[in-house]
Amino acid sequence: MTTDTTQQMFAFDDAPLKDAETVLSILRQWVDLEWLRALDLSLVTLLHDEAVKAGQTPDPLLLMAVALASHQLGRGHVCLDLATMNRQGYDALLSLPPENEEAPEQRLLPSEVLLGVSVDEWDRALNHPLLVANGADAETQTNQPLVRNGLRLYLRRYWRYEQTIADQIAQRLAQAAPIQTTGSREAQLLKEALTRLFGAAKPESDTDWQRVACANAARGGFSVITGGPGTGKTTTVVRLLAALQHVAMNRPEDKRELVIRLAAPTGKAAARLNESIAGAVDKLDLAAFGDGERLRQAILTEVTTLHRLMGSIPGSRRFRHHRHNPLLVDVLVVDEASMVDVEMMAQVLDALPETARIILLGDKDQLASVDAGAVLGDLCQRASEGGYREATLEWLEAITGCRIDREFAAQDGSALDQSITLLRRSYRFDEHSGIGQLARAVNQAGTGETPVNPADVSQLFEKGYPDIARRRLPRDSDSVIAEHCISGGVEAFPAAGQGRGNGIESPRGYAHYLQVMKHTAPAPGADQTELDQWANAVLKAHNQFQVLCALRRGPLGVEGLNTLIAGALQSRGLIGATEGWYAGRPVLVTRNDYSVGLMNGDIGITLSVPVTGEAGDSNRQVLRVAFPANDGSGRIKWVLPSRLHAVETVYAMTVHKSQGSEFVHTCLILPDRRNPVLTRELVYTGITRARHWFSLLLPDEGVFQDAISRGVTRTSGLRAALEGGVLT
Ligand SMILES: Nc1ncnc2c1ncn2[C@@H]1O[C@H](COP(=O)(O)OP(=O)(O)OP(=O)(O)O)[C@@H](O)[C@H]1O
Repeated sequence: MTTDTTQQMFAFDDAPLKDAETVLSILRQWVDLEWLRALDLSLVTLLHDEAVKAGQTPDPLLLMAVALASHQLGRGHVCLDLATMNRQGYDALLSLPPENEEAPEQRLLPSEVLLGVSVDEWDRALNHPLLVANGADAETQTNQPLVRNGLRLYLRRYWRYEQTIADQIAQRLAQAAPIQTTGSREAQLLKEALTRLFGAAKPESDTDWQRVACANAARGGFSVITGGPGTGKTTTVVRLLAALQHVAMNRPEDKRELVIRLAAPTGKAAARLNESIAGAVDKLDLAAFGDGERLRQAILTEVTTLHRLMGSIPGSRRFRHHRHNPLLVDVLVVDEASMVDVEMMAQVLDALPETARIILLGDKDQLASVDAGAVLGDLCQRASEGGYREATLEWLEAITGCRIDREFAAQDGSALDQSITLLRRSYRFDEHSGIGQLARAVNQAGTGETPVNPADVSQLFEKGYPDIARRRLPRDSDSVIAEHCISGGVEAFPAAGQGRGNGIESPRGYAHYLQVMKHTAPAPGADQTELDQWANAVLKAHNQFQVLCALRRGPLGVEGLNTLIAGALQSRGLIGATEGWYAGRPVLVTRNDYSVGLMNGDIGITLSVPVTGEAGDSNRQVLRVAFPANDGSGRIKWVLPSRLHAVETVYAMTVHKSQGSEFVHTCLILPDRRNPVLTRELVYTGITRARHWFSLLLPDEGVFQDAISRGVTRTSGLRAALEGGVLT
């Protein structure tokens, strides 16, 4: 938007909030500036017209609040928190003007429009019995489209989701299970299971948080196990399931095996968990249990996606399972819970039988869900401190035999705090791992009790860690980016990327999978098994490297990078085309498509496969897109390109889209300018997608340091709803 255009726009007089017409005209300008969505304005207009028709003209300030609540919802905030905005300033919290835009010269900023509006005025404006229900009465007054809770304004649907989550969690936390009494048979069985799984307790050693997490999650109907990459969430959950089955199968009454279900928000995450669960169950030493093999079978569970578990109904937001048709499960484990938005979380909790147990697994420091809410982050706000009451600590110590430092104690710890365990040690990334050090430092940059200076985080790249590399991009960076993405930038790593040893190959780029595709292609006449093996090899090779970026637009966003990388691959003869469908094109599914059985986030590779025509012409080739079946079987789902309606080329993908995935070498490319999208969580999520190698390409070091200095806070009332309820 140029200043010229802006100057032609309306400038309000000294009373921008004097009447509905003035507010609506300001909102229209914000839509023209693309500050608000047309949808936000439509909602305001609709509610205004309804209220006027009923003879209850709303306060113009209420119209403004509705527009802002809808705008914030579009940005992932469950509600609009007017008290905080009034205190901290409107523009920054609304992120207006967006991204890099300059503010127009006219007085159009929310801070200017809302100048001088007091908290009391907001409070009065929200009093509109036709449009706004009061939180406390909203259960019984169901006609209003909006709900207020103090100065938090919700669109009713989102208030309902949050309320459902809070109610369901509160109800589960309030259940008093026999296991909570240390002398009970259940508690003794749990203690016995932990000893068999973890060995004899060593109270003199450091706390074994995995053991504590197992006990804590077995203690009640709701629990969270959170931790960074490689802290043993999967390992712990497998042991937890074994312990729960052992207790269930040996209870005095009702010796029944538990029905266990495991689910993740995306197909990719489910596939990854499937693999790691199968590995962890295999590794599990159950010799100390008399019925070890039966126990192993009882915990071997296939991981599914949440959508599949819940029974999605095509064309509807609803699921087959809900309160009146609950899931048939005793224990539900939800992995990658940070990706689950309020809507899905509410529906899952609502569909859970009252007596069933739910365990959320995830990394609280990762980016929040793409859609509204930050449920895991909200729940885990006190996870680092612990916040355990003395009674909890005593129970945990009695059951696990571990000693827990009283620095994690808090007499005012809420019931929620008691149900959360943070795994504090990474077994994948030790002190010699640059990825581990970098992820930890980014997490602590400019925040917490002992903040790390962002400049010191940058310094980690100079310390010779073999697995991390940084490349500063020159002004004309195309050839540098292209070379890095094709070859993997081996020379940018200390010891030229040979440093990791342990059988792990050097960092790869995109040339690798394209070479595998070419050199291992089956001969004409190959059978289905050979084709599947080939596709698996190509997909595995493709998983060796992935470029991530922060933005969609611009030369260093998804669009620019996809064009750049495709062009470079073509000019080196690695792919034959850059447009349309061609062999080697990697694609990302952007919407669940049940007709072909693909989920948002699935990645496939286009392959040219030989077909034998009716005339026996065995040289004919057709393009098919190979997707992993993601069911642990190693099968390939071959899809005709023409059947794929929501896919995009994925040489580069946003960090947001990469959640739930992992790549051997992850390359994060940052843009050349600061941007509100660039946050600590985004950089952390990007780094932690890397399994063995991480490279950072950036034109400006300042952009990196600025990003890690800034955290995201999503507005929600979940914590308040939980702590204001029965949970103190
Ligand atoms: N207590 C432990 N002692 C030794 N090794 C462990 C322990 N716990 C986990 N590991 C190993 O650390 C690695 C990571 O464990 P795991 O996959 O359970 O972690 P995670 O938190 O689920 O990882 P992710 O980041 O993939 O979610 C595995 O190789 C596992 O075998």
